Amino acid sequence: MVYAVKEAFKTLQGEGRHMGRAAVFCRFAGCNLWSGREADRAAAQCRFCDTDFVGADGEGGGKFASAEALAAHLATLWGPDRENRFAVLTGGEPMLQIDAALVDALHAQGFEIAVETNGTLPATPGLDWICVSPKAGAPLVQTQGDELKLVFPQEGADPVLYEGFDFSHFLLQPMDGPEILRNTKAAIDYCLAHPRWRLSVQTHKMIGVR
Ligand SMILES: C[S@@+](CC[C@H](N)C(=O)[O-])C[C@H]1O[C@@H](n2cnc3c(N)ncnc32)[C@H](O)[C@@H]1O
Ligand SMILES: Nc1nc2[nH]cc(C(=O)O)c2c(=O)[nH]1
Ligand code: SF4
Ligand SMILES: [Mg+2]
Repeated sequence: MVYAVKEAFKTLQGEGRHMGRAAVFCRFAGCNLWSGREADRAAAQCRFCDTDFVGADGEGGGKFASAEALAAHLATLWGPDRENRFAVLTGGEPMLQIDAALVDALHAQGFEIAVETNGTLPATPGLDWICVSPKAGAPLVQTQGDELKLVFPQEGADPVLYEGFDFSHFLLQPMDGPEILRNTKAAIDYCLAHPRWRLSVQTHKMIGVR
């Protein structure tokens, strides 16, 4: 398997229940819900994406010919200390590329492995933390995991639709874009009225880290 990685970097997890934790991010190229081209956005299944995941040309990115090579690259980005190693696999849609060999290779490098997925593909067994972020109109197959982080609001993705699924944490993340202030207010109000849901703020966009 050749892995196509847009970019890879060490930073703090900015979102969700691991917010503030040091992590190496691996952003896989490509997504099944949008081509990544602006010209296609309006017709895509997912239209609010805040991320460039096209190509393998970003900092720390590239094509990796084996799971061991990619895991070694992420270990180099982390540094020599093996304590608390944490890798966040994202994209694009990482479940298009994550396989058992990569899970094993990252574990062999001492990483705890988290994934950020849209939930339309089954998660590879062995991942340590599964964050599913459902997209309105895209059939959800991964209905179990650690956190369900819903971008809010989305027409056709009422939080009530997800409350029956098997997740330990339910989070609302305000949709970034021109309506971010209005969306943040709406998410706050929803969490106040429905305390099963907690607010997830994209802190990396505020504190000057990637
Ligand atoms: C870029 S996605 C990549 C992983 C995967 N494709 C997914 O959608 O979960 C990473 C996270 O950013 C969230 N996200 C994307 N665009 C956003 C936006 N405009 N506002 C808030 N969160 C956004 C996604 O829902 C997901 O939780
Ligand atoms: N700091 C930081 N935290 C993040 N959490 C999820 C991210 C993503 O794009 O998947 C992300 C990201 O790009 N940067
Ligand atoms: S599913 Fe994730 S990566 Fe794909 S377009 Fe939507 S937010 Fe972006
Ligand atoms: Mg992001």
